[in-house]
Amino acid sequence: MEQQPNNTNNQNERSAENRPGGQSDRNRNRNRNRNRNRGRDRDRTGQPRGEQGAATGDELTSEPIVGVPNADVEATNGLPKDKAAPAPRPAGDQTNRGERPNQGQPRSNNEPREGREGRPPRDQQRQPGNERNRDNQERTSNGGSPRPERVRSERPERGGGERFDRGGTERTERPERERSVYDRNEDVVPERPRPERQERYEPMAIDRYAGASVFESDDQSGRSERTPLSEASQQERLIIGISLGDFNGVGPEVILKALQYNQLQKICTPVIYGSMRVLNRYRNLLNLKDWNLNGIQTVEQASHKMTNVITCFSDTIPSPPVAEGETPLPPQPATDIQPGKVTPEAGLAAFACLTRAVDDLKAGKIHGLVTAPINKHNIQSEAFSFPGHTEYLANAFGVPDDLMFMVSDILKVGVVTGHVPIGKVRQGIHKGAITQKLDMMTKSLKQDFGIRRPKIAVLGLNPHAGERGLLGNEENDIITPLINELRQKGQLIYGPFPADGFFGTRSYRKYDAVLAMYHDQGLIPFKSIAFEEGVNFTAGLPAVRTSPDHGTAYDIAGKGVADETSMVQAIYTACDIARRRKEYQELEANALKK
Ligand SMILES: NC(=O)c1ccc[n+]([C@@H]2O[C@H](COP(=O)([O-])OP(=O)(O)OC[C@H]3O[C@@H](n4cnc5c(N)ncnc54)[C@H](O)[C@@H]3O)[C@@H](O)[C@H]2O)c1
Ligand SMILES: N[C@H](C(=O)O)[C@H](O)COP(=O)(O)O
Repeated sequence: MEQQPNNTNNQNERSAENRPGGQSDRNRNRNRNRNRNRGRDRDRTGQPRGEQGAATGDELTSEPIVGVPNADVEATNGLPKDKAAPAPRPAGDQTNRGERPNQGQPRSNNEPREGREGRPPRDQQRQPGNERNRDNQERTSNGGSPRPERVRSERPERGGGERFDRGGTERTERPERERSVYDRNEDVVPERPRPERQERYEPMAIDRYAGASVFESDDQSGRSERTPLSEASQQERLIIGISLGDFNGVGPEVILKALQYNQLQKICTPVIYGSMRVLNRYRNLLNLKDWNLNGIQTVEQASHKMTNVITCFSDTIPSPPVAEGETPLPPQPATDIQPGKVTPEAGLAAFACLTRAVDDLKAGKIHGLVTAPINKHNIQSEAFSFPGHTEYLANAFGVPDDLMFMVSDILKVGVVTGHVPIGKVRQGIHKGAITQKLDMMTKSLKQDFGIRRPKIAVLGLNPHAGERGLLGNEENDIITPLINELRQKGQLIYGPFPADGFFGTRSYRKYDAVLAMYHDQGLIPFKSIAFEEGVNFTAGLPAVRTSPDHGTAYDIAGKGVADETSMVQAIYTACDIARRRKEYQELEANALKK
């Protein structure tokens, strides 16, 4: 049975639960949808329903998407037996509470596997009292949107599942075509017994890194206090735009799965900037035929009760003229949907959706934008010559700088240098750049996440944070003096920490956020720790933009197995940030008037 957080003792949590769109509403919706999903697959006689699902009038097509036989789709709707969720451990078993399970012990073949190496199985992660549930309880008591619990047993693992099973002594081979790009040529390595793990890294010398003891802030009390969000802010209806991204990737699928049966309508009005035709094809593929989308021309026409779609690119090529008496050809689809393929049309379409959504965001017609993943290569054109959404949006809003800020409840990581080739990283590491990113991070933690006095950890650039100049001088010359300067001004900035040990010892739990020097230094640990529920947020913009923390996932596109959790979290996070920011700015404005 699914475990729910035990939050009945807290008055705030109760009120968060009971408000529209609160936890209890979501649980009701979830159960209803689960039952609907069960019923959808079978008719009254209990036979599989097949293709005769309810007609919707939304130009449904029953043909399979190119390259995706229906048999594949059917097969992916249920969880294969070998991917079933592991049985929960006994209640008294403490081995997985924040520790790596099986320390120093070879794994038994009969024992349930972990979700990811070093993390407890998912069902245990959700138990009351563990870190993520504590964060969820903390968030609801602060007025943020509680995140829905997932129905674990209905979804395969990401990327087909095998990628996260590395700790297992046995591995079930998948057929080659189902394997993730990261799986290929991987050897099966039996797990070695691990040595007893220390909870904290023991520093060799406490003063080795200026500004703070290694991996510890001076203040040992953990993370900073969060300002609760007012009831009025929680009630405000928000319109959230969602751009389609590359229609040959998993974007359309995770959007539809996140919004299916209008689940999120209680907290916001979603408007998809995409294409009705593309979305209907994916709706067919996902067997969501008895759920209608609402086609609109402009955002002003959006229904607050439905999932709205603005078609942003031409769906058909008109038929060529024919001689008198001849039958004209039917109009041809302009957009050939080919899941898993990189096509120029998908790049053009992704750009059309993005620009239309950004126009509405700039005009203040939507309260936030959630972008589904693009392919950074096929979207390039004269109009779009940026490495990603982040830089495109900074340019569109005319801001001099931005912060790629990967956020989750358990870890928030920003980067000094973002989409920059590794050879150019060093040029981007200077006092001005780090100061600017720290300012943006601090401001965002205050106004977007309600953290009154953010405590930030800064990573070093070099191995072992330079080892006092032996392995590089950037720490001694740039980072440490800056941290000291900011600390003297009263800011809670610590470091520079050697990145490997910092994440290895999970020292990030003591800080509200971490500033990494370059993309992979921050994003590898972030995605290792929080890939499923992580959100990519662009701080430093005057408007709110989030996205899932994954890309187009071409290797699984069109198979119906993409995990929508990150998209759901991106929508919740956009709503939370939009609400908090407005309230913060109003409070600031009032304070100035006094
Ligand atoms: N915000 C964005 O637009 C964005 C972000 C990251 C990457 N990208 C682009 O996406 C493309 C592919 O990038 P990549 O391969 O490095 O990363 P990716 O995130 O697309 O895929 C990495 C792995 O994660 C898996 N995965 C990703 N999302 C998943 C989901 N929702 N459910 C289950 N499994 C999932 C994939 O199957 C793959 O095995 C590139 O063109 C990249 O530029 C775009
Ligand atoms: N660096 C992010 C990631 O790896 O998830 C992503 O590529 C960001 O891309 P945008 O700038 O398009 O959000």
